[in-house]
Amino acid sequence: MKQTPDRIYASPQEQVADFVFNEAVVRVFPDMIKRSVPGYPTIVENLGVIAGQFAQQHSALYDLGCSLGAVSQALRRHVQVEDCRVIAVDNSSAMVERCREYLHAQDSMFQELLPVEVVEADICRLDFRPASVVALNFTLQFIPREQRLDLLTRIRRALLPGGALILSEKLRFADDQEQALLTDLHIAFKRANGYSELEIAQKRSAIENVMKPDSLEEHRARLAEAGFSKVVPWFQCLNFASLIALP
Ligand SMILES: Nc1ncnc2c1ncn2[C@@H]1O[C@H](C[S@+](CC[C@H]([NH3+])C(=O)[O-])CC(=O)[O-])[C@@H](O)[C@H]1O
Ligand SMILES: O=C(O)C(=O)Cc1ccccc1
Repeated sequence: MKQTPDRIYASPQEQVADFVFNEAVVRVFPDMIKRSVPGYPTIVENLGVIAGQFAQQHSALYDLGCSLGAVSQALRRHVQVEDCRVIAVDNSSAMVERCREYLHAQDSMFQELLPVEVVEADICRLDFRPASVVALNFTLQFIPREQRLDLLTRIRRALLPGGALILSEKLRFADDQEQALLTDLHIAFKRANGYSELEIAQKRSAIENVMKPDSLEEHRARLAEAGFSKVVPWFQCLNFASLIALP
C-alpha cells in the first residue's frame, strides 16, 4: 500500500472539525494507522493466522469496517479453505473505492486467493450470511454506543458453531492511574513516530466526538449479553487490544 505521510493535523486549524473517513484520510490512511495504533501490523497479520484456525468450508469471512482492506488481504494470505468468501464492508465511499483497487492488485499478484466482495454499507444495517469468522478491527469504537449491542447480537446469530469474532479496540480504563499512564504512553508512541504536539492535540479533538472506546469489562459484559460464551484477549499493546469472542 502507498505510504503518503499523514500531515492532516500538521498546521494549526482555527476549529478542528470532527474526524471523517474522507478522501484526504484515505490518501494517508496506511501511514496514519501504523503511526497511531501500537501493534497494528502485528494484529492484522495475526488476525489472518487466527482466522485460519476458525475458517470453515461454505461460509463467509467478514471484514467489518474494512477501510483499505488490510484485514481482508491478511485473510486471503492465510486462509485456504474450500468455498469460503471474504466480505469486506465499509460505509465510506472513499475507502470502498480504494479498497477495491488494492484487492484487485492483490488478485493480480497471487493465484488461488479466496474471492472477495467489497460492499459499501452501514454494518448496523447488514444482513449477515452464515459466517465462520467476523473481524471488527478498530471499527466498533466508531459505532454509536447504543447500537453496539444490537450489532454484536446480529453477528453472534450469524456465527456458525466453531466460528469466532475477532474484536480489536482502543481501550479505556476505569482505574484513573492506569488510564493516565497508558494515555501518556500512547502519546509517547505517537511522538516517537514523528507526530508533533500540535498534530497529537488536534487529532485528539477531531476524534473525541466520533470514537468512543469502552473498557475491557464493558466489552466482556456486552459480548456476554450478545450471546458469546467465551472472551479471550490475545493481544494488548498499551491501550489497544484484540479479543477473540466465541459463540
Ligand atoms: N457504521 C459503519 N458501517 C461501516 N463501516 C463503518 C461504520 N462506521 C465506521 N466505519 C468504518 O470503520 C473504519 C474504521 S478504521 C478500521 C481499520 C481497518 N479495519 C483496518 O484494519 O485497517 C479504524 C481507525 O481508523 O481507527 C473506517 O473505514 C470507517 O469508514
Ligand atoms: O489516533 C488515535 O489517537 C487513535 O486512537 C486511533 C485512530 C487511528 C486512525 C484514525 C482514527 C483514530
